[in-house]
Amino acid sequence: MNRPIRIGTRGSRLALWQAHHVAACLELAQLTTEIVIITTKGDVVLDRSLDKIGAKGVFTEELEESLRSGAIDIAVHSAKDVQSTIPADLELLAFMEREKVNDVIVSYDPDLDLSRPDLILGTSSTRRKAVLRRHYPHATTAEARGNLQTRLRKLEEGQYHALVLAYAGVHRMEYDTLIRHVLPETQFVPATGQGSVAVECARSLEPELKAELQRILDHEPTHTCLLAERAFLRTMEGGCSIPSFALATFTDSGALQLHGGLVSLDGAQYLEEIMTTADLAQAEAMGTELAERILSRGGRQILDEIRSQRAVS
Ligand SMILES: NCc1[nH]cc(CCC(=O)O)c1CC(=O)O
Repeated sequence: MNRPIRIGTRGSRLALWQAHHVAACLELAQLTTEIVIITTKGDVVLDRSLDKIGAKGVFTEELEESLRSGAIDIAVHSAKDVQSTIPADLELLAFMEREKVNDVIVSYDPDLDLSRPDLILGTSSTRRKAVLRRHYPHATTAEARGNLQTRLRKLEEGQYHALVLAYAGVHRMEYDTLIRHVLPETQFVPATGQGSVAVECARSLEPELKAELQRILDHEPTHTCLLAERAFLRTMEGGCSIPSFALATFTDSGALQLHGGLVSLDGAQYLEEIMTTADLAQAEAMGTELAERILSRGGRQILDEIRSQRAVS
């Protein structure tokens, strides 16, 4: 390749960190790169929580358009923000090695008492809100949309005592000193894809280039985990507005374990399953089956309730 690889990204600091991370890996392999910043609906509409914007792919649509038009060669996303089904003319080329998957509690107050009865936690994630109702029933949650910097400013202004965020983003933005508590991933099971960076391209991208980019950027164990998690999400029919969770990990013996489930918005109903397979080719089948089990154990009813509540609000 004698022209630079054009890397499309959103303009937030976290998105730019991810794009520069991809660029650095490619440059190490002697490729040249160029970063192209693209604004998405999710960056512009900041006054409504994500489940009210409604449209799927609020952080990805404009990037996908640019892949189609050929304005960029690859698009870089937080894997968590990528829809469970992507358009047929596009493909996910690589999932990069995952960062620690946990959610964390972030605050400017080093003496923050997480058990205070009037605790206010900032988050806009339906999953976090619902799981907090279960494990932090004394806490109130308040909306915290916007990029990390915007949320931290709201925190600094005193709109909440603390924020609940993904460790990956906090760490990548170098806010580690604000972390007051790491939420255990067994209780606060992360969202599908949390902590991994996904690289998307048009199916029509030159095959040799595609293969080379994949060889450089893809982390196979992470990719396998994400196949299981994303199959789960696809079967749950949920995007980021559904309080589902799924985390795949490898056991010491090298088997793939998937912990996934669904929680009702009030946190009262909590459905979870753990499945394991030694056959990594079964990753997606396991994700699908786990979701089917959750749906048949009452998950379908929880989803229907959520949908009817949204319809009236
Ligand atoms: N939905 C926004 C989003 N997408 C990815 C991350 C964090 C980084 C990651 O999981 O890769 C965040 C912010 C957050 O959840 O705190």
